[in-house]
Parts: sequence; structure tokens; C-alpha cells
Amino acid sequence: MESVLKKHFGYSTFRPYQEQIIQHILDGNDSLVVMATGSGKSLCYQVPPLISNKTAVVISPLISLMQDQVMTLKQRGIRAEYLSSAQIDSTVQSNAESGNFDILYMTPEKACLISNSFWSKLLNIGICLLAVDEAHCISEWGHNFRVEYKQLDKLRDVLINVPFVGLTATATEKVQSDIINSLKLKDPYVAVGSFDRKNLFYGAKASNRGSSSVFELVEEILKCAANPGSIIIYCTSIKDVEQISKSLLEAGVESAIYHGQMASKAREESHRSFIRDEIRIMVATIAFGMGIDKPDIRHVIHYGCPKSLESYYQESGRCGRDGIASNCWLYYTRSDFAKADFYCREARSVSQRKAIMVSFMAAQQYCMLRTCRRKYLLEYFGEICAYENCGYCDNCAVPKKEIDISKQAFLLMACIKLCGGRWGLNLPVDVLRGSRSKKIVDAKYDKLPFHGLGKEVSANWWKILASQLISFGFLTENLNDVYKTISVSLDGMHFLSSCTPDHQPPLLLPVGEEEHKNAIGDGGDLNMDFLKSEGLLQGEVELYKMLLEERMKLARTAGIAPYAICGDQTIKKFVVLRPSTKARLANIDGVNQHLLAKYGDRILQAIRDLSKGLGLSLDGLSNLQVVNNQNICTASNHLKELTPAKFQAWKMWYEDGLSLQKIANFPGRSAPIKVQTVVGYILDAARQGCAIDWMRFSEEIGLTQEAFINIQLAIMKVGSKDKLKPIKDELTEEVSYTHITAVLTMVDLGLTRDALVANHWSGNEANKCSKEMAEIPKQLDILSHAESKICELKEPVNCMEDHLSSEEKNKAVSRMQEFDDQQSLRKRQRVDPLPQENLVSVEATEDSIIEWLGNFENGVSLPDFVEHFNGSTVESIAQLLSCLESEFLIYKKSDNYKLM
Ligand SMILES: Nc1ncnc2c1ncn2[C@@H]1O[C@H](COP(=O)(O)OP(=O)(O)OP(=O)(O)O)[C@@H](O)[C@H]1O
Repeated sequence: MESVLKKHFGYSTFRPYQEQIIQHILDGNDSLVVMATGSGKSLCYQVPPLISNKTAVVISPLISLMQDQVMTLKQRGIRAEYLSSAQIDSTVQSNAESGNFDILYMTPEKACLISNSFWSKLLNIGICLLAVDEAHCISEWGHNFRVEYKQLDKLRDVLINVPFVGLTATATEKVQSDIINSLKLKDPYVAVGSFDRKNLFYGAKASNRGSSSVFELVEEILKCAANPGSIIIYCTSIKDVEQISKSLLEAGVESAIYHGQMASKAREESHRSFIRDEIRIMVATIAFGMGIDKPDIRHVIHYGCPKSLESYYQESGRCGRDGIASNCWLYYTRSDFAKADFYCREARSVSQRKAIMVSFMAAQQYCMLRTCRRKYLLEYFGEICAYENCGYCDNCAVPKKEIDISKQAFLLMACIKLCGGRWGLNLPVDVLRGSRSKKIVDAKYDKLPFHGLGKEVSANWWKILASQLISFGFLTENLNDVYKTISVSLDGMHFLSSCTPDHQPPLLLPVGEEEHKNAIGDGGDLNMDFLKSEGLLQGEVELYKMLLEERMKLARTAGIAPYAICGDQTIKKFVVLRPSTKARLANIDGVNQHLLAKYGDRILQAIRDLSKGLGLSLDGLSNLQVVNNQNICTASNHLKELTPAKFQAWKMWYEDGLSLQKIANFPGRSAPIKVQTVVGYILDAARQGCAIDWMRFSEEIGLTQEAFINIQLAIMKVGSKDKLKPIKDELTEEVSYTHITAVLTMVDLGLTRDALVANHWSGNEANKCSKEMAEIPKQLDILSHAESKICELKEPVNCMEDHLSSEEKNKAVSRMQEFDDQQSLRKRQRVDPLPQENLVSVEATEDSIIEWLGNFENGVSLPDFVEHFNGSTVESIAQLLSCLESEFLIYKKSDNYKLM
């Protein structure tokens, strides 16, 4: 599984659930996969055909979506095609019947209409799964019910023993059981992942939908468009699509439009130019984008309240699929909320009408929410959310002014209660405002003590207050049949019981329509400065921009979308690592075999030329500030991944330059904390991708090169990094647990000792180290790792060259020689008793390496190679491994080489 993942997709690790789901499919079981947008569901059905050499059939609702997927898969060297009414290549069906595709996409209509003989032929040749993507379309309780999906159960009788997989990003429990029943899934493996999209900032803002608000929106979009990445603006009407696109054009910015009334050719052209980055702004109705996998969409703006919270989650989920911080803003007006009837027209039954109303009400509440938006979204989808404040939505990030609204809240709640909780919000508000409408007079509500007491403020003001009271749980909206009523909740009753008409306890709420100046921009600094905040140097930021342009050129020549070549995250890794060889390029996460073969030389050439022009060295060794290449994230990401205490500690240490000691005893703390705790915080920050100056860090914790090496050797000896105690037991007393944890973190982050030696430890220390290395504790099992140690010991000398005088260098070299001699002596002494075959010289060749590696499922480390291939030098073995890696015959994971 892992080798397929690297070879075709370029990734070295699976995301949560992927491996288990794939295994269940390979074992022939049905599955239901409910995982967040952009979490990697597609991979679950894309990997099994590559392992089993059988075709995977994928039912997908949209032709444009299938075309995108097929384009991307072909770029990964995967044989993919689609069958639908739009397919002009008449050979696809017969090729599919002959098993010539790894993955075959089909619309549900096609899947139901195609002849049984097609399925029989495919069954004979080999079909490994039938996946139903966007499976929520099967359920009337889903937000996108499609009749054709309901008929897919027919296939169950035809494709006997073929594992069925339903996949969706949005399914409440009711929808999940609907999918299981409709697809007749047999005892399925159900994987429900978190719905949390951590890199997405959520915000909502009231707007009046007049020309001033369009102007404001356009201004915001212009600011966003100055930065890399794409933008989608979803409108609730075609009129709005046209108006916003026109306003953008008047402001000098071109945008594509997409809506249901456009001719299909024009729609296709819009879609195509957007995904190929020819146009970066798309103004569309929700007809656009289902399942779109453009990874670099940085903003999804809803201009109007969406029809359901599920569709909002899906549409906003198209943002930031590459994991980079991105923004989801929603502009709403109260008049949007009057569209319930319009949406209910789609309903075919009373239960469906109710379902539409429930999710529309949830979307409305989301708009008006004053509490954490993320928590609300997650809890809507049934996820338990322990925190109150995510710190990464407008309500959590921007502190609101709180005012005491106890008097007004008392009036409204008491009035709602006296009206019996049987009405919608309008009636009690009209009572407060002194209306004498027939309904009010007939019900004698004009006689209530509160009648007319609230006429000083507008009806709208009372409605906004009501929505805050709903947000904070004092009022409850209920759906009776299809009409909403409002009543006082238990918390509200509790508040009322503590009030008298003359006295109410204070009730502080963040009320009033807040001004969100620069609303869209609030969600994080998305301009090029964010790259600097990740620790990138100015030259590296330049290199990033240039490589994006290079990718664009390659994509234009190939007639494909730039992201199909590789994602922005991968480009960032190119920038930081600046690989000089194909093997190094191949090792980067996101680089697959196809990319390497097709574009590898061009990419390497560009990196070489551009880096030279910018004065950047290759192979990224000089830049020790950024070592966490696997998990580069923005400052705003750090905020979310780390607890505030850890993030603060990192900021104080890295940005403000305070020592670990000072941070531990910082006067602002209620009590000092231990220095080790601070060290732990900084190491956690490093693991989350925060920049670290490792030279300074090592100095502060007293980690010498000698200790570093000894810890590495101890790890090798123990053979596992999981437990610290056995490693500590191998070391002298001066080496602390803090040192061990620090080295483990550095090693995990890919920081090599060479880099530290070259940049940090002084010649004297390296010299001293080499001397002391020659006295490595005898209890170490020299035999098993002798060669690797010798080769490691030689490295510091090479790296020291810039720092040492020639006399010092000579001394170091002669000490090395002494050590070599001692080692070979020891080796000879220890080798003697070994059986004779171990003394036979084994030479490394590409074939012998591959053959030998085939014996080890868990892979083999370089020292093991050196030990086995005792007839070859470490350099030649390393070179052979590098070649095999770049040919994708082997790959490296956690320092072990494995067979592809
Ligand atoms: N193991 C992985 N490592 C790194 N990236 C991955 C991994 N798996 C998937 N991805 C990438 O994540 C992105 C989103 O994946 P995918 O399109 O499968 O999401 P999805 O769950 O189907 O989303 P949606 O519901 O919105 O269609 C893709 O660009 C994909 O290549």
C-alpha cells in the first residue's frame, strides 16, 4: 500500500482511516466513509485497483468532476477514463470491458442504463470495487437528493461479491443509515472522521445587498486577488452572479462565471479556465464545483445565506484543500431568511420539506451566531466539541463588545412566554412594538402588560436580539410541521425566574451587528508575508513565486491544470529543500513517479538556475531555520495546532529572543514553570512546523555534538525510539531525558547531524568530540554497527573543513585514523568467533540490493546495508540506493529503505 501511495501519489504516509478503509476493500468488505471535505476519501478507492490489478468503478454525479479526476489521475500514471453521455471516445466502453482501466468513472444514469453484459464482462476480467461518491445524494434527508442514486441498488444484484463503498463528506446519522439501506451495504465498515477543517477560518457578516455592499465586497476581493491562490464567490441568484462579475470587471479584475442557465460549452470553458489558473476568480451559483479538487482555493465567499448548513459545509470545504490557511466568509441579509418557501418547492414529500426547513434554519442560525462557528458546525454534524472557543473564527478571534441587555432580553423572553410559545418570532415582536393587528387583538395580546413597551426600537433590532438569545440558548426555535415557532428554553426560564419587572440580573451578551472591517482578510495573513512567517528567507519567497510560474508554463504546454502537476505545498518543499538530484526530488512528499519521469529534469534545472540567481545554496543545508519540511504551516496554523501556552512559549523564545529560563520564570505567569516544560513546548512547536533556530536551542539546553552522536548511537543500539528509558540507560549521566527528546525531535524533523556540525559546533568541540568518540563505551555492540559508525565519524571531519585550521584538521584526521585502527582491531577480535560465511565479501549491485531487500518487509537501514554488503564502500552503497530510489524501485521511510 505504501509503495503504491508513493509511486502514484507521491505521498509517504496515509491520512487517518485511509489505510483501514483500503484494507477492508481489499478484504472484500463493504464500507461507508464519512469524512471531511478534502480529507482524502478519493484515495480510498483509487489505491485498491493499483494493488489488485482490477478495475475500480466509481459512480460520480457530475461530468466535469469526473473529467477533473481523470485528468489528475492520468498525471499520476493511472489508467483512468469516464463513461457518460459526454464521452466522445467510443472505444472507452470496449476498453473498459477488456480491463484496460484502473479506474472507470460513471454517472449514476449510465451505471443504471448500461447493459448487463458490460458488467458480466467486467466481472470476468476483474472488478475490485464499486464506489458511490457523494453518497448523501442517495438520501432524501441529504441536502442534494438525486433520484438516479436511489436506483443504484440494482447493481447489487449484478455485482455479486464486489465490495461497495459509499463516500460522503456530509451525512448526519439519519443520512448514514439511509445510505447503508439504499445501497444494501452488508455489515459495512463505517469510518466517520472528524469534520473539522483546521486550516479554514470561518466568518459571517451582515450586509444590506445594496450597491455599497457590492462595492465593499469587490474591494475585499481585490485585496485577496493580490495574493496567490484562487477565489470562489457563491451567489444565491444568477442576477447576483452577473452583477458581481460586472462590478469586478469595472474594477479591472476578470472573473469567470458559472450558473445553470449558461450553455454547457460556456460552462465547461469557465470551469476549464478556472482550474487551469487562467482565471483566478469564479463567481457562480452552487451549480459550480461539486467535488472540485483544486487545492489552492484560498477564499470561498458566500454572497447570501446558503440553503442548508450541509451545503455550506460542502461549498466552503472547497477552500484550502492543500492544508494552507484559507478563509470562508459568508455575507447575509435578513431577507435571505425569507427564502424557505422557495427552497421547499424542491420537496417531494412532507418529510423532505421538513428536512429542508431544518437545515435551512441551521444555516440561518449559523449566520447570526455570536458563539464559536466551528463548534456550531461540528456539533451540527454530531461531533463532540470540548472547547467553547476555537480561536479561528470571527466570533472567537475578534473580541466582541459586550453590553448588558438584561432589560430588553427580559421584555422579549417574557413576551414570548406570555404569547404561549405557539408563534413565530414576528408576533411577539409586533406585540412589543404595540401592533393592533387582527391576530393580536383577537388573541387579546394587546392587553398584555408588555404591549407597546418595545416600540422605541425597530422590529429588526428585536429580531437580531432574538437571534443572539437563540445563539446563547435562552430561546429555542422549533419546527412544527413546516412552520417555525419560538419558545423560551430552560436556561431562559431560569433567567426569567430571577427577574422582576423592576429588576433583572445583568445579562452580558455580545450584541449588535459588528463591523468586520476588512472582513475577508481577517482570517490570516495570506500574502507572501506568510511564507516569511514560516521562516522562509526573502530569496526563498522569490524562489517560490518563480517556481509557481515555472509550474504554470509546464501546465500550459501540457494543457492541464497546474495543480495536476503538483500542489503548492510540494512547491514549498522544493523551495526549502532545493534538491539537486533526482533521488532527493523523489524523496519529497508529493512527488510521484510520473512527475519525476515527466517533469523531474525541468524542475531540477529550474531549481538549480533560479537558486543560483538568488544566491541560494542547493540541498537546503544552509537554512537551519526551517527544518520541518514535512509539516510547513503558517503562523495561524501554529495557533490552532498548539495550545496557547505552547504557542506563546515558542513566540517568546523564537520571536522575542527570551531564554528558556526567562520564559519559565516570566513575571506574567501566576507561578513559574519548569525549564523542561518550556523545552517540551518548543519541541512541540517545532513538530507543528514552527521555525526553530536549532543552534541556539542546542546551546541553551547544553546539547553537545558528542551527546548528539552518543544519543544516536544509543538509539541504534536499542533499535527503537518508542521508549526513552532504554536509550537513557545506554548513556552517561550527563545526558538528560531533555537531550534525548530534543535529538529525537530533530531526527524526526529530518535535521541531520551534518547540518548541525557544519553550522554550529565549533571546530574545537568537533575535535574534542572526535577524540571522545574514539572512546565510545565498550559495552556498545560495535560489531553490528562498526562500519556505519566509522562512516559517521568521518563525516564531522569533512564538515569541519570550513571551521578548522589545517593543524586542527590534521589532528582530527589522525585521531580518526587512530579510531579506524582501534575499530578494525576490535572488529577483528570480535569477528573471529563468527561463522565463516560472515567473512565472505558481499558486493552491492542494484540487483543484489533489490534481491536482499526483498527479504525484509519492514525495510533495512543504511548501517544494515553496510554491514551486509561488506565488499562495498558506504559511498557506493549510498549511491546505488540513491539511484534505485530515483527509479522508484525502492523508497525510504523513517530511515529504512523498503522495496517499492
Ligand atoms: N495520504 C495523503 N497524503 C497527502 N495528501 C493526500 C493524501 N490523501 C489525499 N491527499 C490529497 O488531499 C486532497 C484531497 O483529497 P480528496 O480529493 O480525496 O478529498 P475528498 O475527501 O474526496 O474531498 P471531497 O469530499 O471534497 O471531494 C487531494 O489533493 C489529495 O491528493
